Amino acid sequence: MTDSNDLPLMQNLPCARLPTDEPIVLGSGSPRRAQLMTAAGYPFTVQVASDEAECGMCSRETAPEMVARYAYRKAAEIATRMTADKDTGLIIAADTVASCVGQILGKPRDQEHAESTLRLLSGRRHDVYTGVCVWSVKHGKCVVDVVRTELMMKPISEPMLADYLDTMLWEGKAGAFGYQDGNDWLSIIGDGSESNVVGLPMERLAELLENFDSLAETVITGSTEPLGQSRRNC
Ligand SMILES: Cc1cn([C@H]2C[C@H](O)[C@@H](COP(=O)(O)OP(=O)(O)OP(=O)(O)O)O2)c(=O)[nH]c1=O
Repeated sequence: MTDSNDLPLMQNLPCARLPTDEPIVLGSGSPRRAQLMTAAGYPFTVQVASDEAECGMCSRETAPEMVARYAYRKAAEIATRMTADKDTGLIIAADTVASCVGQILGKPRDQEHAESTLRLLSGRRHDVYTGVCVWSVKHGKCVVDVVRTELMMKPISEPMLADYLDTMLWEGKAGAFGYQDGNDWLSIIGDGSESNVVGLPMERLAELLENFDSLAETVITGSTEPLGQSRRNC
């Protein structure tokens, strides 16, 4: 098993015309998102939001609502930092979770949590949601969107589970499993986006960048929630 960027899913990714003259700032510490951005051909620098951006429980929040909110909060934190530094940039932030039988599955806390997550996913259809936020610091505007990909996980045998847990490839991955890890456990149902599963829906990102002027809304200073009219096309 590998965790490399030499996979088919890193090929032929769209690279959109940018809506502003600001440099792209990838607001994420995810190596997968950086690999996808590089593979598509975007020039960018990286700034990482603090762990506090991924907190604040909302009762009865759905998976798509949660990833939209977290993507917005990550971008907002970086925008605040850049504004204080009198810096400008077109921030791209994202958040990914899996969702299975009503449970939202984020990054596993430890090996035990990874094991229980994988036992839940074993043999089941489930969804991966990624929220993406594009935020122009210069124009004080942003757009948030969510993409859903439906997947099927093969039944995982005890030896397969033990071997995979030993690889530690589950670390830092929503749902405790990497679609890109080089085995055939997961298959996408229908024509869902592979890049969405790995952390950044490159096709939708290109659409958001191309149509930023018409989609983006003025940012409400100090708000920690995505804007009401933001697109949420799951
Ligand atoms: C479902 C799935 C997720 N992932 C990864 C993508 C994300 O890095 C991670 C989900 O965690 P996130 O909290 O979305 O992102 P992150 O903590 O890695 O980075 P940041 O908060 O700085 O943006 O899971 C895979 O690599 N493969 C997969 O198949």
